[in-house]
Amino acid sequence: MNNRIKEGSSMICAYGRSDGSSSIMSFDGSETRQSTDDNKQAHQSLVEWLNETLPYLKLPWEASEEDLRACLMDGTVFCNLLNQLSPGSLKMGGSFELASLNIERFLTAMDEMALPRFEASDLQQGDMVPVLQSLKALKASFSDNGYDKNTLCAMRRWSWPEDHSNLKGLDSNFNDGLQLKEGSEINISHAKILDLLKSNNLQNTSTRSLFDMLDKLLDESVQKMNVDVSHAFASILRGIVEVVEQRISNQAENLKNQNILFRVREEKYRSRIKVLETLASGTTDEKELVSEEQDVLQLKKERERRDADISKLKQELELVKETHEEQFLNLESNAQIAKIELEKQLKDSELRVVESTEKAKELENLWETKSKRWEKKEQTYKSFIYHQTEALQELRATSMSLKQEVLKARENYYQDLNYYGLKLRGVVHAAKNYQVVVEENRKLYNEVQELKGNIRVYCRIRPFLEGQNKSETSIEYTGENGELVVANPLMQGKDTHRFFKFNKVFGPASTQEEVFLDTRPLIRSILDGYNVCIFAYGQTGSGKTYTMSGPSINSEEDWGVNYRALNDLFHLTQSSQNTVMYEVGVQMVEIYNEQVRDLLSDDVPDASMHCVRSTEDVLELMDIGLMNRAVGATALNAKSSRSHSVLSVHVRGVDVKTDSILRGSLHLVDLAGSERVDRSEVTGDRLREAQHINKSLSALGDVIFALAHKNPHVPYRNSKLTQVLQNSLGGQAKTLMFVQINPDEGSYAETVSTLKFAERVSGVELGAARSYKEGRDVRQLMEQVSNLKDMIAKKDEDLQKFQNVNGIQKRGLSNLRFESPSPRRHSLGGASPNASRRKQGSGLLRTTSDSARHNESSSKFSETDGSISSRAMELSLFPETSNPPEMSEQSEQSEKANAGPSKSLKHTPRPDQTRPSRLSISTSSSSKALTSSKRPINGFSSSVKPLSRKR
Ligand SMILES: Nc1ncnc2c1ncn2[C@@H]1O[C@H](COP(=O)(O)OP(=O)(O)OP(=O)(O)O)[C@@H](O)[C@H]1O
Repeated sequence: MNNRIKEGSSMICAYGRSDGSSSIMSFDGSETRQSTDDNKQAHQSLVEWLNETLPYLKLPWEASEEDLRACLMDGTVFCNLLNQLSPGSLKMGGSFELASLNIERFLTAMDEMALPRFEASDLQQGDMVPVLQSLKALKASFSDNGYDKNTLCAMRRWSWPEDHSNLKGLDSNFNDGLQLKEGSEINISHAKILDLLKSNNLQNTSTRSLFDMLDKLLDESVQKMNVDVSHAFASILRGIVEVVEQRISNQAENLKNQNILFRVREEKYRSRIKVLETLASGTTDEKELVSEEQDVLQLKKERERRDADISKLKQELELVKETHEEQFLNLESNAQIAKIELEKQLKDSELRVVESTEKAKELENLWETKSKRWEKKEQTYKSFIYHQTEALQELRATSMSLKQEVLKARENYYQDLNYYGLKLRGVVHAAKNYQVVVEENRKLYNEVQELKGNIRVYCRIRPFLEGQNKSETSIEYTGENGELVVANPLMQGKDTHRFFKFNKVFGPASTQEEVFLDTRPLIRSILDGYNVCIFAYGQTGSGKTYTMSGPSINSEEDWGVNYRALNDLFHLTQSSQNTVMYEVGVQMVEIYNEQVRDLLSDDVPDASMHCVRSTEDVLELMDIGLMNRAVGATALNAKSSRSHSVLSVHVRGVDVKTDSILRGSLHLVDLAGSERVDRSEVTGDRLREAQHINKSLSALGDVIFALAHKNPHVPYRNSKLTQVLQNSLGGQAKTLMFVQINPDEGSYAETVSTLKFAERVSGVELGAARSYKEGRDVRQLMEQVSNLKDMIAKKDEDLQKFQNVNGIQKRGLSNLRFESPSPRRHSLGGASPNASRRKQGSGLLRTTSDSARHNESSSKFSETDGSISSRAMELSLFPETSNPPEMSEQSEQSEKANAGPSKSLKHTPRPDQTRPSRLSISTSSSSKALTSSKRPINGFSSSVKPLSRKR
């Protein structure tokens, strides 16, 4: 038996390595390791194995033996290890089970598996080698043989150590027996035991396992009673007994060693105790005693001090205690108060709680009722929405159908549009024709009007002035074709509305420019040789002067008809200079209290004619004339002009080629206010002015009435005004009247009477207007006639002188009468009280002798032509002109007709009237006219004066 365990070795245990190699270690610590590296490796592989089997351990790779001890100390790791390797092999108790119990269980299991065990004391404080040895064996048994865990579990009680090299000595006879008895049932056990012996692991098998095996073998041997087997049993038994004996001896030895160790340790401890006892009972020095006494004294002092401190502290403590007690009492009382308050608050809060609960209940009820209401509402809304959605769907359907209808309609519409477009073209074409026809109609109407010679009447409505109430208007309607409806807002009924129709009605917003545009054609006809008369009629303050002159000369925009007309004339004459040479002369007179006065100069007895060559000349002249105009204040208009002003423009044109002459004249008349006397609230001079104005205006009305009825007699001589306008009203002139209207309701009566007058005027037919053009032959004849007239006049004068010389004695008294001028003969610039007053105020003052001279010349003017002074003025400018035949006839007729009421204007010949006078040229003094006519055409008469202001 080579590998048998040596006798005498204290205790031999195999430190099993994973690779199957082993190291022998004696129990007393002497090592016979094959190599330290191998041990380290074995140790590390064990640690690895532990970590692999129980990963929760997480042992460090280089865990020391002490680390392992700490880990394994409580025995749970052992139990877990076994359970992991062989599940269910150990029944674990609670987690707080005793460590010794766990270790005991593990050791029992190791015994059962016949694996080497260790002692619990080794694990606690002894050598860790046996412990590690056991774990190595466990590792080797579960990993190296490749056993299934379950199999191992099942076999663990009967598994033999594989390595039986130590028991090799036992197997010689045993092998023989075994070989002989192969195939018998008992051979299995024998083979196992043999394997165990061969694997030399009998040493590692636990003693109990060995005895169990022995029992079994004996039982089997008794049952079989085989002689051949008995030898093998004997050898096995011998081996087992040897092992057991060895173990027992080992344990006895071990016990001996332990006893020795204990004894050695006991001795050691005893010696130490002695040393300590001697140290404890050692002698003391005297010096030490003294110092100790001093120390005691110091300690006593300190104690006294501390006692004093303690008493002080006690006192302080007492004080603190007292104060604390006081504070405690205060706090207690405060606490009481607070408690009471808190109780109160508690009660309040309880009450509040009660209230709030009540409120909460109320709110709950309210909420319930509200929620019910909301639910109801929700229901209604839902039903509403349902209906709405239904309606919406219906609407969608209808909208779809509508869309289709619209598309259809659009198609139809486009078709219709094309159709109507075609039709419309035809209509447009027709409309164009219609416009042309209308235009033609208008032209024809105008032509008819012109042929008839109707007086044109334009009505102009003044805008409301500042401070006037615009709502109180009497103007009801103005039409574009000259219709006008006025109404009395203060009265109601049918008759309150009155309808009028004129050639044109200009509303309050009409501008000066617009008014003139409709007047311009008339003015242009002057250059064709027509006589034109434009006069403004209306009550005071209705805008007559505004229309005729304008509010101011400075702004061209404000210019009235006067300035615009003259401006236009100048432009026209200048543009046609190459064909016709024009001369323009201007006169300006006023008729004030039935007296005619020159407004442009005071040193000439007649109405002076002023040659003008530009608009500037005219402006200057008119400025002078306006300043000289009599202006009197009345209750109606602070600057009311109380006279009629007449601006006369005479144009003579000579055709450069034919030498034919044409003459035209324009009379622009700004009449005085047409209101009734009582309304002007005037007396004295002003009353007289008003009476004269009314008289002259009614004379104008009479003339118009006579003309309208085509009476044989027209009473031109009833007033200076009608005399002045005679040619314009009845001499085939073109006449335009501006009827000025005041829109306020207070002037309704005046407005109606003004409009009635205008209506009558518009019905007057003057006959077709005639142009005054004279050919060369006519002019020669006219000159001959003029010469003859001059000769007759001379003879008349001689005759007159002769008669005067003869009858001078007979009519001595009547001479006196001639010396005092009759009012009629001073009609032009007569020395009326007003005239002298104006002279004083405006620089037009004349001395008494001047006045007399002027009266004389004025009377001469009246004597020469009582019918119309304007014609006389015209002739004074262009003396070669003779009256047209109709006019002379008419004048004669008028003179005859005026024998009755207008006698006051009739000329009474005076002895000194034989003196030639310019004014006499127009009628009776034809000889003078003939003489004058010999003068060059471009020269004005002596009455043409330079411009001068009457200042
Ligand atoms: N179309 C108009 N636009 C603005 N203001 C106007 C118009 N017509 C007249 N007026 C103003 O009305 C007032 C009276 O006008 P205007 O003096 O012209 O009246 P009249 O009829 O000439 O008066 P009278 O008879 O007293 O001379 C003036 O202050 C004038 O500026």
